[in-house]
Amino acid sequence: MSDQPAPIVNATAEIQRLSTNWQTLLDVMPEMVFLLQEDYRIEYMNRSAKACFGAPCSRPVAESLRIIGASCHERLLRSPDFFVDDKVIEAMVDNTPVEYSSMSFIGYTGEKLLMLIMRNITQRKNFEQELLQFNTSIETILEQKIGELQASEEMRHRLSRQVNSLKNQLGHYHKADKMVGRSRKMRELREMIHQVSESDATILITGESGTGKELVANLVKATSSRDDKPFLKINCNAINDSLLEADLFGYEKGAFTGAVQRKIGKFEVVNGGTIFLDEIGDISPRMQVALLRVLQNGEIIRVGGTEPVKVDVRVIAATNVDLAQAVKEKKFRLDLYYRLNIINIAIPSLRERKEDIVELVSHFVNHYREAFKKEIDFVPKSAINRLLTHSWPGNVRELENLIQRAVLVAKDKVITEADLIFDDDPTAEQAEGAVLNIDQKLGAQPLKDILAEFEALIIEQALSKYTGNVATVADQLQIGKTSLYDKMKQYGLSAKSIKKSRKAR
Ligand SMILES: Nc1ncnc2c1ncn2[C@@H]1O[C@H](COP(=O)(O)OP(=O)(O)OP(=O)(O)O)[C@@H](O)[C@H]1O
Repeated sequence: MSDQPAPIVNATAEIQRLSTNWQTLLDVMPEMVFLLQEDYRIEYMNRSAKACFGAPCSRPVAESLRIIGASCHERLLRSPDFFVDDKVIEAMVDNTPVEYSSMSFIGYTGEKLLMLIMRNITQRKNFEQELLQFNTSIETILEQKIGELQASEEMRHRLSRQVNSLKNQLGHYHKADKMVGRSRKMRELREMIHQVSESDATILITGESGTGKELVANLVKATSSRDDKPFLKINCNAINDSLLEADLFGYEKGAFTGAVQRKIGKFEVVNGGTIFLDEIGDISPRMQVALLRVLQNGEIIRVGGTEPVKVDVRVIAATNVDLAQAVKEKKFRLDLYYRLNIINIAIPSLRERKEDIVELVSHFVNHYREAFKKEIDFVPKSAINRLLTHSWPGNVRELENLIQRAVLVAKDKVITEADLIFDDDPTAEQAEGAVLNIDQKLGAQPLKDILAEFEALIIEQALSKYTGNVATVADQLQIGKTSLYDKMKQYGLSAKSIKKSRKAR
């Protein structure tokens, strides 16, 4: 055995073998490989490079590679040793986007070459471009959608402003709102009602007689959280004092003659709901004390009893009396006045809101032409002007009565000035008599309508004669109370209104 290394039998064959292996290796690589000479001319391209750029390369490709080579050379010069640039750089070779890295390479003859390992990134670039376009179009779509949303938001704001301004113009309307009138004062009144109705606070409604205090009380209750709870209306003026006390607070057995058993009063009946005390200015000092107890402590004592009973009742009171003045005159307790007057809704008189007259007239004409089956369809300007100049001391009630009479006495489809008989007019009493003029009615109206007019007149006069006492009127006319109420409803007659308008004359 020899210690000598094995002689290289065939050096040329070995170089050939290595070279072939090396070239094969380069040719199977998916990357493009270029060897550039010192003047950047292409010395070698592997199979991938040829497939991409062709061999020999076109002039523009060769030029691009020369530029790339020159830029790598800069870095090669800076590093005299073997140089591998692991940076991946993007460039364009002719029109093909590529990325490449570079390294120095020693050729067969010891010359310094530059190797470029390059990848065609056309597909990636296209994909990036598509992605960019997609993003841009998504952005455009989003911007468009955001624009549309902003526009619809602005539109919503504009509409809501319009709705608010219309609401302000019309006032707050509620289905339970039976008040006619859209004057500024009525709009403010409605706004006030809506503001205060939600709370449980006691409310004092003030206003001249006939201004619609009961309608306001109804609306307060309808717009409150107690709308679905019991609601009772008591006219404090209509019942005598001891009856009122027993009616409101109930009584114990033996409290007075006839009190054979305990009876609970309206405050207990209505527990959880609302009570409307109309004409509160007229209650006696004794009732004032009892009422103060309810408002202060939320409790009542039954007549003849000693035990207080808790009640949860919202009180709405109304008066056309100047309570502050009544307090000064010592007719009304100051402490009760304060308790009642926590929230005051003051209804303006009709002469303060004459803008409402036309609408009220049309409302009442419609109502009474239905009730009296008359075909009134016109109120001339002269008649309206006459109504506008009146001072309406009896407010809407007076206007309603006047229109009721006018509809009743009108001979034609038109209400003339002659048909307008004011309460303070001495002919008012005779006005109804005009309806009896049968000659004018013959041929103009069917019998049943003439009879209805007479019937309405008779009932109205009877109610007036017996100051609105329905039981007495029913008795006198020898009809049942229910039937009388039905007819009063049919003809739009209210015992309260008649009583008041008679008082006012
Ligand atoms: N704004 C209105 N719209 C329609 N009708 C009204 C209006 N105001 C009042 N009325 C009518 O006028 C009449 C009197 O109304 P109401 O009884 O509510 O007045 P009031 O202020 O309570 O009077 P009083 O103080 O004399 O009791 C009723 O028939 C009522 O329907």
